[in-house]
Amino acid sequence: MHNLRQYQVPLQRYMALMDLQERNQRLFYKLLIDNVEELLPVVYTPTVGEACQKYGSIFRRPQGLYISLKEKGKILEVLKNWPEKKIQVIVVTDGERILGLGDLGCQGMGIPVGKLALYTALGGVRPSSCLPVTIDVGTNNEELLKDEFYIGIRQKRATGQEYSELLHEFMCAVKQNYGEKVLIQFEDFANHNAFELLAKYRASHLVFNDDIQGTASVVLAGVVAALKLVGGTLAEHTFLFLGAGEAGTGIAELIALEMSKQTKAPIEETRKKIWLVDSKGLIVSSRMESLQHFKKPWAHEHEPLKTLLDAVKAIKPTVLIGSSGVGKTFTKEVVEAMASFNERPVIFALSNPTSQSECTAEQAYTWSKGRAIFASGSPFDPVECNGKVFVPGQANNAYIFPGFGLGLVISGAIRVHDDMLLAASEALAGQVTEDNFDKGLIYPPFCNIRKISAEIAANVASKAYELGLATRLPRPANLVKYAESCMYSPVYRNYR
Ligand SMILES: NC(=O)C1=CN([C@@H]2O[C@H](COP(=O)(O)OP(=O)(O)OC[C@H]3O[C@@H](n4cnc5c(N)ncnc54)[C@H](OP(=O)(O)O)[C@@H]3O)[C@@H](O)[C@H]2O)C=CC1
Ligand SMILES: CC(=O)C(=O)O
Ligand SMILES: [Mg+2]
Repeated sequence: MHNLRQYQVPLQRYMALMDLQERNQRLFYKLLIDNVEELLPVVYTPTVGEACQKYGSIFRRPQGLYISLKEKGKILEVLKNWPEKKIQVIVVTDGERILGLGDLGCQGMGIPVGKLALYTALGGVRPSSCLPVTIDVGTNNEELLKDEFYIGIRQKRATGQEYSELLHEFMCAVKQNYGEKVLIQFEDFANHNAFELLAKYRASHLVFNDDIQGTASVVLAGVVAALKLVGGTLAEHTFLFLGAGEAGTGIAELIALEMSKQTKAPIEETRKKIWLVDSKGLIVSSRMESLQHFKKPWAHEHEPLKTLLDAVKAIKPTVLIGSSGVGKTFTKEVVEAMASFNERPVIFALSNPTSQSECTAEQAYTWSKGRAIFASGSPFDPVECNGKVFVPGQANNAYIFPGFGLGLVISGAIRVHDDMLLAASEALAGQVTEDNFDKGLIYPPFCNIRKISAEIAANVASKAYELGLATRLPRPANLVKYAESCMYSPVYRNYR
């Protein structure tokens, strides 16, 4: 840590950590586990975003498996080249929507690598069981195509049949090589592929889309925890999203599902408490014809509104959620409007990395005169406002996916069910202590993350057994203890 702290530039710390991961994996994980709050922003958002942007020029060794269009027909063979044979979790991207930074092509590899480092450090999945994969179908990023250090194939993205055939070959090869119980986590695909891939493979593979489902679970947990501070039931609140893509509609759907379970009202009814704004304005029924399929359930009756501010004033949400990938969109006027009709406005600025955050923690607290309950996708330091210190929470799917994946692995689950996402969310919300609430926090601190992940894993595994989707029999009596006992720990074995 002393060595690392000598680097002032975050990207240099990132490179030093990646070198350490290569040189002494056990020490890397020991550092990451023991200093999680300090190192998470380095191996993960925001620094991993910059690392992906510059991946070609900081490249040292391939850290994961690249599968390109040139490997068509040979993907099974390529998988067999990976030195580890017992793989339990794969994180795969095609690099088209890396955080809120857009298409970074093959340089998106930093994301599967970073996510899997968290699978091990935060969730205790063995590093040797984790496989980062980047599918290289080209990039539409002109700058990268011209960049002499770009590491991927230099062509425009393959689409349509060519794309889906490559992905299908990959999905079949994974199942053939590693069996039915390997978890495939889709990460940072553009939404025109993400929803389709999830829908296509969820019935035949153990798949999970972190941006749609993991994000939904973590935000629902934050909202449920926030209710302790603002009062009311979930169904008594009104939600407005800026951004109606993977994250936005994924979260909206899980909130509507939980509301429906709580009130016994049909989900078509509970969806009416939730409104979304996309790049064209409020999603309303008069736009139905031109909407992508995942937006249609959110097209409610209302006059068209162009701006977020107009939508905030008209809908009067109690909870505002940013999932647009565009920074600085929660302006002073927007936050002040939220604070004008809410005693404690709940504001999530989920977009990553920090440059894309809808607003900063400082802005949320100052513009709401210290009344906002705020959480963001990338971390912000505590803020002093009117002599009081406010600690923002980090609403990031990193709270969920490591424990969620561990729960699937230890139960031998063969499919992911929405109720497992609710189970993960419930376990996370249950870990927020009175002490956390006193500080205005709606998420527990990351320093306890391995305990939190064990609780999440146990709740997810329990749901898998209840749904008949678990294959590891008999069911362990104490699932929390069992989860803990399965977690990788970076200690040296004593041979005496
Ligand atoms: N904190 C966390 O754990 C997570 C954070 N995220 C972050 O969320 C962001 C979005 O990700 P994702 O949902 O996958 O992306 P998508 O591309 O699927 O969705 C983006 C949405 O934002 C809308 N949008 C874009 N620009 C504007 C604008 N100027 N005004 C209003 N709406 C706009 C788009 O509108 P249109 O449909 O009209 O194009 C689209 O509906 C990213 O920054 C990502 O990093 C994602 C997952 C997890
Ligand atoms: C956190 C995450 O998954 C994202 O920003 O895409
Ligand atoms: Mg993501």
